[in-house]
Amino acid sequence: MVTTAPIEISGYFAADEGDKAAPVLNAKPEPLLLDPANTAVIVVDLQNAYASKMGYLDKAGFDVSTTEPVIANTLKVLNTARAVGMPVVFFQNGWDPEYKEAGGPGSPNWYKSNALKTMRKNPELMGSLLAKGTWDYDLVDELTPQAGDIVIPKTRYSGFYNTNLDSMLRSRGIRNLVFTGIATNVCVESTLRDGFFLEYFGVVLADATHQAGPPEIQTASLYNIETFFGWVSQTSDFCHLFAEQA
Ligand SMILES: C/C(=C/NC(N)=O)C(=O)O
Repeated sequence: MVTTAPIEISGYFAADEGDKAAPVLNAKPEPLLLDPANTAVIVVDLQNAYASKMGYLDKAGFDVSTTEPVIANTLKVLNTARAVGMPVVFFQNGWDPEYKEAGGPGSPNWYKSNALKTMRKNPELMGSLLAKGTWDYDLVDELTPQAGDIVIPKTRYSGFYNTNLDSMLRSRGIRNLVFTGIATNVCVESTLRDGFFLEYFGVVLADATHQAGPPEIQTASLYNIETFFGWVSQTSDFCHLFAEQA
């Protein structure tokens, strides 16, 4: 038997369209209740490496010419989130300057990381891509974290792997994760997927993310998320939802 009543599941319920007081985000494949009290914004790897010309992705041959709106839209999302008291988490992806944290030939990361591959092909770049303390590793200037924001370093694609993200979120009662950042199909999707397995409700703001690869990869990743792992929405939907409270 199919029930139409809202299903309440510890901090989240599928929104009842009649409930006008609830902050319900316009999202695909269905609207999502986003209570600021149990929602966090996760900014994935908006570092020069991923978002700037002459950063790692650019040097490795990925197109970064259309990443600017990701930064502008993330800024809007952060202004809204901070105004309503939602925690903001910034991830920074990379390794120590000697790349010990990247793993050597015993790690699949050594073979699959395009940063490590690019540096092996161009030894003069060694120490400059995704190394802590470099411009490449730094967050883009526009997104300097503010007091109260949480900054978490990570060494693999998923923000849940070998980090304190889960305890940071659970100790704050967070159940819903709103994602922005780069790359949709790599670290955003990996983190959202791991969050799904840990019972977090993940929503990606599509126009505040960008893929690594051709444009159809963005479409494919958003399809995957919307269909199997979470929800997809837009920056304006998120910001308008909280405009009155912000
Ligand atoms: C390709 C890539 C993506 N990272 C990310 N932040 O999504 C990488 O780190 O090599």
